[in-house]
Amino acid sequence: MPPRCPTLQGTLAPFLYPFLISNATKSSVRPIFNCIRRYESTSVESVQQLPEEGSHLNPPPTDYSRTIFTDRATVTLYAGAGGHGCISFLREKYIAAGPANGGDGGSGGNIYIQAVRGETSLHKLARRNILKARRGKNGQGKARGGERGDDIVLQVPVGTVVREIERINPVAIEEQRLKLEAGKEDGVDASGPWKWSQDKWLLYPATTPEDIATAEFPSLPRGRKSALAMSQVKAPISLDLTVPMETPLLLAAGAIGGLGNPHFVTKTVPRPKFATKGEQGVKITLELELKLLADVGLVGLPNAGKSTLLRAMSKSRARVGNWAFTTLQPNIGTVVLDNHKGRPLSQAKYGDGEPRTNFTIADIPGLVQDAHLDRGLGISFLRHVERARVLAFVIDLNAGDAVEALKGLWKEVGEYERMKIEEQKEQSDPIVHWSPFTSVEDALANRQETIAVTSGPTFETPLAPAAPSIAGKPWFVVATKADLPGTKENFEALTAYLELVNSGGEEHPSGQQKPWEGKVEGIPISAINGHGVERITEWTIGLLDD
Ligand SMILES: Nc1nc2c(ncn2[C@@H]2O[C@H](COP(=O)(O)OP(=O)(O)OP(=O)(O)O)[C@@H](O)[C@H]2O)c(=O)[nH]1
Ligand SMILES: [Mg+2]
Repeated sequence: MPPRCPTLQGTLAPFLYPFLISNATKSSVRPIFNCIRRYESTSVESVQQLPEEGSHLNPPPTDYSRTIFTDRATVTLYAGAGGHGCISFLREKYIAAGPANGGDGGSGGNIYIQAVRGETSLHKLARRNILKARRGKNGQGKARGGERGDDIVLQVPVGTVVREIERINPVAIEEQRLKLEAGKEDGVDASGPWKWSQDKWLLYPATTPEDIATAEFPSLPRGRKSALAMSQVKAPISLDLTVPMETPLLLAAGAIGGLGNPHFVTKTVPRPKFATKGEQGVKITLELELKLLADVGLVGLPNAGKSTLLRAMSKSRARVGNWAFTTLQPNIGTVVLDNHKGRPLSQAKYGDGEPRTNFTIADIPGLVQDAHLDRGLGISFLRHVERARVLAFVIDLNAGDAVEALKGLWKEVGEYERMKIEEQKEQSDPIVHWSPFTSVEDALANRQETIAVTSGPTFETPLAPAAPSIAGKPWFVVATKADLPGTKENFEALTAYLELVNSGGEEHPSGQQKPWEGKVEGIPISAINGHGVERITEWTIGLLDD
């Protein structure tokens, strides 16, 4: 079997590029700097050992725990049905036939949704598929109302987009039916008499069929909605949950419970022997899509070493293998910011002002040339990049020209964005600029009346405040496999190119007009040895802080 990693003939020399020492003025460079000093004290002949196969950073292909990750789910939700009303009469000593005292049924459980920080995948929801809130309990004698049904809270990861596919609301359907049957706008036909309907009325156990046939029922109370229904999300549901939510949001209120028999007491019927059944709950089918909101997105060609980097930075057990497309599903790793002294390493804060204790990295499957045309694993994973706050371009220094690789990656990302903007343009309404003649002179001047149709952002001016373009995101380059011999020149060429991009001597690799204007850094690392990765952490925090 060929070795999984080429054996190292040289030393750490290519990784420890001398010019880093001169650049190492900032304290943040310390980890590599220490490493350099350690190296300088060893002999040039000393052979640097790669971690043995089986370690955390160089694991055998079988050593991985598959992250159960699902970024799409379709769920059917049933709001709880209402409990039935109760038919009951007061019974006391000396009161032979007491008044009606049946309680109302409890209302059904509600369905809420809440975006929380702890969740990273939709697999739990995708697996359950159908979720039902509990039914309200039936009312009881002595005018005791039924208990409310238990609610359901869908906890979804931050970054979930929710769309409604179907909704069946039995109360609305019933209202519609009544309207049609009555042939009247308000659905109430005063002419009566009303007959028994099995779906609506509960009868006293001793009622005989003859009683039913001859009895007259009061007109049915019109479909009642719970008061909570006023505060539920308007139909059709369309939500983009981009921030963690403190309180859950009501998607569907449970149906209201039936009425107990005291509601039907009249002069003529003092002891009604009927109560109503609870309403049926709403059924909603939702499509959930997770657009990962990782802080850092790793973008790289297949086999560049993204998963190894994720392992080096976090406790992730993403699959690593010396072949393309080892990673088939995005992996999320969490980098805990702690200097092991119980104090956070950075003063960084989340958007809501809470101190930042960690950041997340998304390792997505490798991009190949023409990925935007759905080659390789296609564009489905690029949407995760679109939402990451910072992009880290992972370039394999041992796989040909690093500058070309970087440009190639930007091209794919740029093409993806171009396609997305085109799509948005088609969906958004066009804006028409019409400049009619305003005066006779204007018309005589032989000017043309113009109608210009423009729509939304364009690729050249994509910066809509709500959705910054991919090129507008902070980014940096991680030059990995720097431990391999002969990678030094490649890294030098890459830094020279980045210098030019920073100084404006070279066009931004995205080709866009308004790219991110910060300083683009190239960080050499050897992920397999865990060298230089602290620098990535520090650099990332700096970018996230901005
Ligand atoms: N010498 C050396 N080898 C590395 C380094 N980082 C990763 N590798 C090796 O490169 C190979 C590919 O690593 P992966 O982490 O699976 O690469 P990937 O980018 O996740 O690949 P895909 O998931 O297929 O896109 C593995 O054999 C790693 O052991 C490094 O810093 N130095
Ligand atoms: Mg991988």
